[in-house]
Amino acid sequence: MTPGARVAAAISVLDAVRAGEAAEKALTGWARGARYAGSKDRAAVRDHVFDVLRRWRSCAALGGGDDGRHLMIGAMRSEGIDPHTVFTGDGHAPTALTEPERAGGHVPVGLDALDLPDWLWPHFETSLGASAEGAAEMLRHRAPVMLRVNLRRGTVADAQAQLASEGIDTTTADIAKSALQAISGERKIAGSVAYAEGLVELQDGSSQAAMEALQITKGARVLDYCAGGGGKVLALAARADAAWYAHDIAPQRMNDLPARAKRAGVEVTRLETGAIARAEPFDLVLCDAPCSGSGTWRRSPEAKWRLTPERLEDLTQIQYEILARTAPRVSDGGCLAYATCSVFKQENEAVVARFLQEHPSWRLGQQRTWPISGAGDGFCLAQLVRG
Ligand SMILES: C[S@@+](CC[C@H](N)C(=O)[O-])C[C@H]1O[C@@H](n2cnc3c(N)ncnc32)[C@H](O)[C@@H]1O
Repeated sequence: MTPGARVAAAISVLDAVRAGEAAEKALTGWARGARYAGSKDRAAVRDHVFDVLRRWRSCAALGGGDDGRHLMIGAMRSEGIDPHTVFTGDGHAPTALTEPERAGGHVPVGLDALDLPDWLWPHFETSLGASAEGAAEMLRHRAPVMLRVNLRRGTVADAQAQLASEGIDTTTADIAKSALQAISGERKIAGSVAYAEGLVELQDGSSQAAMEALQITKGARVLDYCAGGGGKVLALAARADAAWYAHDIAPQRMNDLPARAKRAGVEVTRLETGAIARAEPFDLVLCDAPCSGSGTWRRSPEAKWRLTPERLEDLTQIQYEILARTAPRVSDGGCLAYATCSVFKQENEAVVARFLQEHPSWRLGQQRTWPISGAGDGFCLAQLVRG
């Protein structure tokens, strides 16, 4: 596909997203109808769409409108490309710019420039103070591709050498002992031997750092209560020999966990909700709770625009209930770890404060937050203990 044809495809996908379709679904729908598109074309169209999703408001301002066509005009301008060179009407490229389109658009200011919905700015300011603008700016750009080295399978140096032999260059990242940042060959990772043999996993740096911050004693019983795909329990299991359990309210989310655990050389027992009582107590219960994901909106930018005040409020209630429900599963002297990938105090400190207020036999051990950075997403970890 020509650059213009890729932009035309991105325009159609963005129009579908604007009409309410999920971006992934819209991309899949486009790809199904575009058998001529190769993997590089699909990746390029996806990049266009996700770049705009991160910078919807500023692209709309620069392009002079917020339909797919104007958004892509704005996206071109934001990258210093004259849209006139791509919107040619040749072949499958979008039709040439009209005179109003040539003259339209303006430099974004305020929340257009920060690419945030109006209602969210107070949450950024209250939660992040002087760092709020910097965090919003980080969310406008692509996330780093971070790998976790499975130290059961080899050293960080072993992993770097293996990856390099497969055309994937990496650099170590201070954020966590096991962290590597891919600097080239990112698209080869999922098909690499290093990945297939469990030497590396894709995992954000802050998540790795947070899991490294949790103490695990040999033989401990550990429950990952909101396990999803199991990334957190696998990070923990790489560090110590313990009895690992995983649970999720939507058990199908854990479908890939057995294969991932096998690759990693660990055993994780999946538990249905009704089976938890028979396996308790646990020395550590990790609640990597559902959240707004505001610390990860570089990766899932659509969520930035789809979140509503009502949903945010609902999430804080769910988060509190998860803590209240899991606290009795923790052994005396054990730890209840509450984690979110949100930067909002409302989902972090406020939920912990409510839990402590309503559960006076518990206290806050440690709490740490990781900012949205060059090596990691925004993340928060609170360790709650009895007494
Ligand atoms: C942030 S994700 C977990 C990500 C996962 N720990 C990982 O590292 O890939 C939150 C998970 O919590 C699950 N969840 C939502 N509500 C829950 C509840 N009430 N009890 C248990 N799990 C819940 C969701 O299905 C989702 O998989």
